[in-house]
This record gives sequence, structure tokens and C-alpha cells, in this order.
Amino acid sequence: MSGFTFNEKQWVLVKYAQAIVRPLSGACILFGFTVLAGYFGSIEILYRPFANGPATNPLTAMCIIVIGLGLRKRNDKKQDEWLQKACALFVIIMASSKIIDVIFSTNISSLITPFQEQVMSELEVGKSNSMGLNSAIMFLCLAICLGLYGFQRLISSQFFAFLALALPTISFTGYAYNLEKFHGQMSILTATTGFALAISALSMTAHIGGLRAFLSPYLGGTIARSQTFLGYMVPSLLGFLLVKTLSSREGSLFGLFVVTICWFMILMIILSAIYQEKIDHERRKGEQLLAKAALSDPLTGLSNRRNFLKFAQEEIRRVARNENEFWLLIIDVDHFKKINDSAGHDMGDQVLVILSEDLKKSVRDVDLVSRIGGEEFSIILVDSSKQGTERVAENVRMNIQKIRIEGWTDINGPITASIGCAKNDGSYTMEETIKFADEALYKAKENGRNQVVFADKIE
Ligand SMILES: Nc1nc2c(ncn2[C@@H]2O[C@H](COP(=O)(O)OP(=O)(O)OP(=O)(O)O)[C@@H](O)[C@H]2O)c(=O)[nH]1
Repeated sequence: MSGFTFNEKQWVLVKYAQAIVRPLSGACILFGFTVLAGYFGSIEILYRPFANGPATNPLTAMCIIVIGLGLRKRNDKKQDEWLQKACALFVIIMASSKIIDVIFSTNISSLITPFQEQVMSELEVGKSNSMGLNSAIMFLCLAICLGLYGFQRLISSQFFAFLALALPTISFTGYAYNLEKFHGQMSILTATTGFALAISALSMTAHIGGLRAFLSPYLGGTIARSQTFLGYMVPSLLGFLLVKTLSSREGSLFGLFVVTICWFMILMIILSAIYQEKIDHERRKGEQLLAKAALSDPLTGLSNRRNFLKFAQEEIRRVARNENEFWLLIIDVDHFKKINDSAGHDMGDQVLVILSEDLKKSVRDVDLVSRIGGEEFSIILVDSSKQGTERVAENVRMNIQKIRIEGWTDINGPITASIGCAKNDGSYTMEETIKFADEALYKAKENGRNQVVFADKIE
């Protein structure tokens, strides 16, 4: 997730998610104590809301309370970490004892279950009252999640919170479809509390990992949220309809279910691909814009000095290979400072923009016009001759003179520029060619400006 940052506004979802941890875990603790109070005061409805329905076992209530306590953060980080580790250890012991009992047919959990006699008497008369394997696994996952959080292993902690969430979800599905095997001995209240605890545990790590990506305000997060919703709702709804109709119509409906789910998955993949493509397109467009911006001058849109040098190097290699030549023109606006000083910087900028458009119009598409300094421009004339260059340079000089800028040329007369020209036939470096053209330009300035001078070194 490196390089991925939320701004202040975008943290809102993450902060909301983290803000639910305390109230949600608090409600779970309250529920746990209510169940224990039910056993203590023999008020059955507090731990078995539906007569003869499944009850919340006292050991389950203990696990709920301890996990709930571990999830409630205080201000002292060190204290929190110790409490999280201690709570995790307690619940690991409680949940593991139940798992060992189920696997090895032992009875260890009864040694640590409060109100055990009451539980036994209810079991004897055939009432459901024990912590199921699914509940034990759910609490084990929650405890591991809490312990890992205490050790600051946040991503692993988030993973176990996610695993824990699966168990009450399966139970809910069982209750909805009337499939007892799905919920087993997990009462609907235990499932609801387990679900709330798992959501609390997940929310603790809302600022990192998969959950952070899921809550992201960007397109990826939006896709993940909608696909999670649809991905759960659609198959669940179809499954519900299947379960309701299977007993009457049997067989082929199951095939229909499988095919529909497959098509649904394909639809989700296609939707993801469309969005992915859109993101990728935007990214590539951004990259192109950046690459272009790195090589062009922001004021005039002309090629900048960097691109000019890059182009020139390639030209040198090309003319050396083909025994050809290119010509470099360096164009410098005369007394440009005067424009800035008397009419302001904006007017100066306007002159530069108009001049650059004019320069582009004066040459062929293959030639490169660049802004290589403040009021200094260059033109690389590819495959040109001295006569051709003379013609173009004169043309450029005269075109500049013809430029009319309201508020400047009508009062101060024409804008002029001096031009220095040098040739490169592959036997000079670009630095040398620029130096020769600069020397010629200096001469043009010295001789009174508004003229074209050729470097005498390379005729
Ligand atoms: N408006 C504007 N002015 C700029 C920009 N870049 C450089 N300048 C100005 O261009 C002026 C160049 O002045 P000088 O180097 O003295 O040259 P000059 O006044 O044209 O005189 P000569 O070249 O000798 O004819 C300076 O005042 C710079 O501040 C720009 O992007 N916009």
C-alpha cells in the first residue's frame, strides 16, 4: 500500500470505522454480562430468548466479555497491548478447551465453565446449551486477532478478524435458509454478538491493509464495496431461492444455481476489467501529460532546452551517418528588458507567446523550434543548406518585425530580434555549435541588433 495516502476528508470513512469499536464492543460486553446475570438469577429468557431455542452458554458469554474488554482501547498504548495479550490468552485457553473436547471427546471445558451445574441440568432435560465448535473457532480467531494486535502485527490481526467474521456469517445463512448444519449450536444471539465483535476487530485496523483499500474513496474502493455487496447478496439470494424450491423440484435447479453464479462471477470480472481499463487509461494519459510537460516550455508550449538538446544529439548522429548537415539559429529578442520594465511582465510574456507562434509558422514541421532561455529561442533546421538557412533566418527576422502587439508596437515601434547561425555536419559537438551560434549572435547585437550573422568558424 505504499504511496497510497488519504487526505483529511478521505480519512472520514476510516475514522468512522474506528469510532464504532468502543460502542460496539461495549454493547457486546453488556450482552455477555446480561447472559451471566440470566444464569446467576435463573432468568432463562436472558440467555435463551426463544423458549426451547439455542442458549448462549456461560463459557461463550465469558469469551464475549473478555474479547470485548480487549477490544476497548484506552489512552495508554503499553497498557492496551498488555490487556490485549492477556485477554487473547484467556480466550485462547477457553476456546481451545472446547475444541479439544470436541476433537478428543474430553470434558475439559466443563472445568472452566461457570454455572456448569445449571448447564448440565438443562442438557439433561434435552435443552440445547453448549458452546459449539463453530463458536469456539470464531472466538479462537478473535483471540488470535487480539493477541496479534497486542504484538502490533496489524495485517495478520486483520486477517484473523476477517476469518472470524466468516463463522457468524455462515450461521446467519443457516438461519435464513433453515439449514441447521450451518449454524449448529451457535445461537442467533451468539452469532450476532460474534459478528459485532468481528466487525469491531476489523475496524481497529481500518487504516491499513485490505480494509483500508476497501474503504478507499478512490475507484478501487468503490468497486470493492459494490462487488462485496453484490457478491454476497446475489449468490445468497439465489441460494435462498434454491433451498426453498429444491425439496419440491430437486436436481436440475442446483445446476441452474451453479450456472447463474458462474455467469454472475463473469459479469463481476467484466465490470472490474472495465473499471481497471478506465483507471489504466487515466494513468497512461497522466503519464503522457507528465512526459510532455517535462519536455515543453510551460509559457509558450514550445520544446524546452532539455528537448532541444535531446533532439540536437540525435540530429548530430543522423547527419554524421548520412554525411548531411543541420543548421542552428539562436534568436534573441532585442531590448526585451525594456518591454518588461515599461509595460510590465505580462506584456513581456504576451510578446514571447506571440513570437513563439510566429517562429513555428516560419519553419517546416520537421524543424524544431525551442525556447532555450528567457527571451532566447532556437531553431534547428534539419537537412538545410547555407542558402536555405539564410533565407529562413531573414524570413524569421522580418516576420518578427511585422508582429503587432496592441499597447506596445503601436507606441514603441516594431519588436526586433538578432539571430546567430551555425552549422553542424557531425564533426562538432552540440556545445561547440551552440557556442559558435552564440558568438555570431553576440556580433549581431554588437553590430546594432535586428540582423542575422553567421558564425565564421563554419561556413
Ligand atoms: N516577461 C518575461 N520576461 C522574461 C522572461 N524570461 C526572462 N525575461 C526577462 O528578459 C530580460 C532579458 O534582458 P537582457 O538579457 O538584458 O536582454 P535584452 O533586454 O533583451 O537586451 P539585448 O538582448 O541586449 O537586446 C530580463 O529582464 C528578464 O527578466 C519571461 O519568461 N517573461
